[in-house]
Amino acid sequence: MKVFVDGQYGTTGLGIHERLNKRNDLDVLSISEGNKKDLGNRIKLMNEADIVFLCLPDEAAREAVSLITNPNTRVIDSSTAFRTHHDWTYGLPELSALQRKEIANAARVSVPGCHATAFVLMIHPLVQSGILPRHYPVSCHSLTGYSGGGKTLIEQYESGGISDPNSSLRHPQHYSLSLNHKHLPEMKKVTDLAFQPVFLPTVCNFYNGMVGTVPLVTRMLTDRPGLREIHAALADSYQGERFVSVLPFDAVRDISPGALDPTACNGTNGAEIFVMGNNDHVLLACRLDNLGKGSSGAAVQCMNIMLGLDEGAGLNS
Ligand SMILES: NC(=O)C1=CN([C@@H]2O[C@H](COP(=O)(O)OP(=O)(O)OC[C@H]3O[C@@H](n4cnc5c(N)ncnc54)[C@H](OP(=O)(O)O)[C@@H]3O)[C@@H](O)[C@H]2O)C=CC1
Ligand SMILES: CC(=O)N[C@@H](CCC(=O)OP(=O)(O)O)C(=O)O
Repeated sequence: MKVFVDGQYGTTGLGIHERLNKRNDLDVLSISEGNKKDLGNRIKLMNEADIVFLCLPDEAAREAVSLITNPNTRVIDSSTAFRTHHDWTYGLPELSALQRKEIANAARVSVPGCHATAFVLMIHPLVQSGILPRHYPVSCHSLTGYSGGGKTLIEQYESGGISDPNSSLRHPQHYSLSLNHKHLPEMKKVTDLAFQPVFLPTVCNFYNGMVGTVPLVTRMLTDRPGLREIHAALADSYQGERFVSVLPFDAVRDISPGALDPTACNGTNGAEIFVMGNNDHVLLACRLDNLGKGSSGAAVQCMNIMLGLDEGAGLNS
């Protein structure tokens, strides 16, 4: 199988390359750094490949798709360009058995955004089970490492930002304060919520890792479930999943400060869900590596499914 990563020198592309290069079941096509934007070279490699990963800004991803004329080339896009497009399959296999099957057969797969992955993993099972009414006004907060902003943000942080004692980048920074983050359309569509959530991300002075949190008021949920019922709905939904786990009920009853360290899943393709709080107020949390299950790892997992290979090949759980 021939595989090509368009954008292989960027943050997500490098992460995919690193995972693919460890394997001997794939023929990984490569472009030199000097030629990375050369249209002729890219068109040739994209149309030669069985699988093309696009790790580009949205506009460049749209252009790249238009340059693929080989009907047998299948595409996995990491950008925001196609995540709610009806011709594309959302690359989150843990949504359902049907979703996994659709990914297996798809010619075009869009990898979820990192914040959206955490949000959807927490909310989708609760809407599906009826516990969370579709009209509930959901809010979400997310802490992320600065690599989520790609090369540009990494450069800002590492060219003095973090080491400069006067720089505000040494401290957590809320962003998307217009409450219009680009992941909102997929967050609403994939969960089937009636309204977009209120979503507030915060970027911090560590490289990678993230944790999203959603508070819920149980008296506003269907049949006023207790903490244990909410936990059970999530745990049932991900039973048997290799990369998504729900921490055991007893393990989160006495959660200690620091237990939600956003970097604890780094280097893995795993996402961990926590159900905390009490029977009145529940706090859901989902932790993952924005460069793992939040982008490069998720993209490789989708490729494995599309090629009928072991879903975890090249990935750490
Ligand atoms: N970083 C993350 O955690 C996540 C990123 N994503 C998404 O993945 C995509 C890639 O992001 P990321 O890796 O962070 O971005 P980077 O900025 O780190 O990398 C993008 C790469 O694409 C190259 N590039 C830009 N335009 C073109 C073009 N027209 N043709 C060929 N190459 C091009 C860039 O080169 P140059 O720098 O020279 O312009 C760079 O090497 C984005 O759409 C992003 O939103 C998704 C989930 C998480
Ligand atoms: C820190 C930071 O800026 N993070 C990015 C999210 C990265 C991601 O999920 O990628 P997509 O851009 O492909 O959606 C952001 O919030 O826009």
